[in-house]
Amino acid sequence: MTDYTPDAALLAKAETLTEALPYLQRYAGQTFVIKYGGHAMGDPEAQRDFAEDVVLLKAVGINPVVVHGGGPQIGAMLKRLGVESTFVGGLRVTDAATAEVAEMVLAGKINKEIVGWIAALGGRAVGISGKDANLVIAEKVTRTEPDLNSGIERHVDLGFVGEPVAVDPAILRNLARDGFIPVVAPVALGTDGATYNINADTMAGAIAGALDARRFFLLTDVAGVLAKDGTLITDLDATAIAALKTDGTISGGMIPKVDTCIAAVEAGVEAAVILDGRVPHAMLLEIFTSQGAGTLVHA
Ligand SMILES: Nc1ncnc2c1ncn2[C@@H]1O[C@H](COP(=O)(O)OP(=O)(O)O)[C@@H](O)[C@H]1O
Ligand SMILES: CC(=O)N[C@@H](CCC(=O)OP(=O)(O)O)C(=O)O
Repeated sequence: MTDYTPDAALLAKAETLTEALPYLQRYAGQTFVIKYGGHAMGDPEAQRDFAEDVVLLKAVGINPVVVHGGGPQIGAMLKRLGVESTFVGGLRVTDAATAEVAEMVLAGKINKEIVGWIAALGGRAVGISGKDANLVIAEKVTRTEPDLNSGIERHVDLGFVGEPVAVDPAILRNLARDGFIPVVAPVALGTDGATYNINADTMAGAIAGALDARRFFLLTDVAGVLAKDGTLITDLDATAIAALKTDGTISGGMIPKVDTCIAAVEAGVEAAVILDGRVPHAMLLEIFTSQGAGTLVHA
């Protein structure tokens, strides 16, 4: 006989674990694509929390694939180097010098930092970019904008800004199968052999679609998609998103996010969720509790 009686706090911990049980059963063996935005990468504590969530997902049998951004970090490096940078429709105009800096910062600095945080917590991450094993093939993005004076749509040359036109996810499946956590930088080769800078949301959505991911998370610096009065919109589909874009509720950096969510769910991803990556363990709470967080985009 034992006279051991766990106290209430300890019992609450057991309850937390048992509450997670149905989710653990549901998601074992499934692929989750996580887009980690440059704005969501906060202080070392926040970075540790993020890496802890990713390592935990892997430990319970989920296959996380991390696709990261780094817009603010590219901006800071360009500033240090005295290179001007401008955006058109949320995309960085990328000349040859900017493409070189973007690849250095994304595939060099940030990619290896994330690999390091995961390694520090006992995970085995492999950092690659879209170039590796032909993961992503890009094509130059074309954009038009209304002329400020005449209002006539004119072509804008964004330089080496690409969008994925083909994704071969074999390398990601192989890495996941062998126990590794892939960490992907949004840079890829074009069909012309040039290096292209790709918006990280767009890159992540294309990868989530190609992997038929069960879940696609976009971690950013807002609670999700907000209405004009600042309240969180918890549920969206393509029709609702089109209306919010037309009336200007969704603008700037939120546009590529919702567009890529729609593309991903149309490609077979079950659900995409935009949530605040600065909230400690936001992703874990979303996955393993009945409490939804952020904005869920579904087909
Ligand atoms: N309706 C909206 N709801 C929430 N954020 C919006 C909305 N419209 C525009 N935004 C802007 O989009 C930003 C998120 O995009 P971005 O800065 O590109 O993030 P990240 O670096 O994480 O990719 C928000 O911080 C906000 O300024
Ligand atoms: C073409 C383009 O705009 N590329 C982005 C790539 C990084 C990115 O998207 O990072 P976030 O997710 O942190 O914004 C850029 O140069 O900033």
